[in-house]
Amino acid sequence: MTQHFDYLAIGGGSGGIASANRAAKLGKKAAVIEAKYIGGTCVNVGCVPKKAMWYAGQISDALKYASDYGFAQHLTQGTPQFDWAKLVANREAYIERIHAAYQRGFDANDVTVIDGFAKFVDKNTVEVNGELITADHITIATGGRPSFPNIEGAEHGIDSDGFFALTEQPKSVAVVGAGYIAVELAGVFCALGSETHLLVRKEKPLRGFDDMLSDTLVEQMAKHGPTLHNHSTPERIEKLADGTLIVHLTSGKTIGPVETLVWAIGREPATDNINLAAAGVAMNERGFIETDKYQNTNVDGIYAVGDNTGRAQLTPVAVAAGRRLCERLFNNKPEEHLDYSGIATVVFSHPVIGTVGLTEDEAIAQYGEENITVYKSQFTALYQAITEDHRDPTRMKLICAGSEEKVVGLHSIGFGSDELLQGFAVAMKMGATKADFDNTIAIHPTSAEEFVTL
Ligand SMILES: Cc1cc2nc3c(=O)[nH]c(=O)nc-3n(C[C@H](O)[C@H](O)[C@H](O)COP(=O)(O)OP(=O)(O)OC[C@H]3O[C@@H](n4cnc5c(N)ncnc54)[C@H](O)[C@@H]3O)c2cc1C
Ligand SMILES: NC(=O)c1ccc[n+]([C@@H]2O[C@H](COP(=O)([O-])OP(=O)(O)OC[C@H]3O[C@@H](n4cnc5c(N)ncnc54)[C@H](O)[C@@H]3O)[C@@H](O)[C@H]2O)c1
Repeated sequence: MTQHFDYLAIGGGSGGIASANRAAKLGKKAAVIEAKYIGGTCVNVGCVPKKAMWYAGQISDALKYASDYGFAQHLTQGTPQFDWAKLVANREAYIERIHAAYQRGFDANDVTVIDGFAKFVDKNTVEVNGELITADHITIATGGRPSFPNIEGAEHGIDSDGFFALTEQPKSVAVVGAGYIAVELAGVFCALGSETHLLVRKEKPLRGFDDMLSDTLVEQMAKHGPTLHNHSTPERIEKLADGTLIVHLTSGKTIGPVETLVWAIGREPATDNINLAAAGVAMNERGFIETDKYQNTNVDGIYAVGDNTGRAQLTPVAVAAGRRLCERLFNNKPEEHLDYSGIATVVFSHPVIGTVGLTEDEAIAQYGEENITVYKSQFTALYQAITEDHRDPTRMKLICAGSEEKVVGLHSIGFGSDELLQGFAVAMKMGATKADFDNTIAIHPTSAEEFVTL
């Protein structure tokens, strides 16, 4: 028997879940189809387990500082015994609790969850496990998957999904890539004591971020690790008899042997095997689904949200795009849509980075050098001031445009840069100027106060 819904989300990740729940709350008969695990990338192999691993790295740093804070030596002598498997078990138990919470939400909202892989049959019909499901409105929220390189021996490496499947800590590891995932995973390995190599193709990681951020990260890597290998492109991976790996670079140099190799070279959209042609939905040459500002695809009644649209691949973006879409469709708000500008983001690197708005280069390109003012600060976060790392800088930059000095870029690297960012992002969304920042009394002693005393 064919089941029919008012609203159907293909993919039970950040975008699919949020949109189906919103549709149901607005009185629609809604369903989510999920092929693997509810919660998608973020909950299972992304933000959530990554943040748990990052916190472990933070605790490792804190243990390093413990003796400077007066804690007894036995707590800090040598490397404290770290049990990767225990951390993974606790992390996965937490994820199980999130799955249960999602189920309670679906039950409360009366959202139907269908296990299986959906393929389009026509513009209103998908097929799952041999059954047909029809819907008036279908949102494609299939997300993406890690890219794997096409070089000899690449299969000896793992991707970010494989990172989360590790139940033992490798003693040595090479991470390939220069974006969020490479920097974050290399930082975790390094902070937890693995010999860590980060291989980037160009001169530094996080190109495209403000130079102050990427340059400071490189400076800190030189001091604390991981070992950064720039201009290093893998050509071939060799597996030795003992199972360790040698990375052969195009330059002729080698890196290794290492126990584990992680590919973190980007993600591709999961749009290639869902028979989009049957529905007539168009993709671009990279497989991303193109949508207008309302998340409409080229086919009436079919929408796309989240990573498979290729824009700002972040969980809150997928969630907000999905919810706003349902508000537009089912709550009589014809203009509701997501504004993709000014989205704040944190890179959970060591040290952590918070960034929102334009980089200095972007601001110059957009407003002209003579029309921007850049305020910078460098200081030691109090947290580190009494420790052996008291020379590690926290750096901040505020970029202002025009005579009214509207704040158009805000960047921070160093302890606390993650949690301080959200409030500043609100102020910038409201159009705050440097004078508004200056008129705000500082909270002392914090790192965040630097932004209102520049
Ligand atoms: C290692 C890592 C760390 C990250 N860290 C952060 C972070 O700190 N902060 C942040 O904001 N973002 C982070 N992200 C990005 C974030 O996870 C994604 O932006 C977000 O999950 C996108 O949501 P989505 O709904 O588009 O797709 P997904 O969450 O990927 O969900 C898509 C779902 O669709 C399912 N699916 C696919 N095809 C079908 C089909 N045909 N039928 C049924 N089901 C299907 C998949 O199994 C999957 O569950 C991280 C990503 C990774 C990989
Ligand atoms: N903290 C966060 O919010 C967070 C964390 C992780 C991921 N994400 C999201 O997920 C997206 C994907 O992350 P990502 O790190 O996979 O992608 P990315 O696009 O950020 O970085 C991929 C990097 O790999 C490099 N690269 C590509 N091909 C390569 C090759 N063959 N050899 C060596 N290097 C190669 C690229 O130059 C690029 O620097 C991000 O853009 C981000 O939106 C967010």
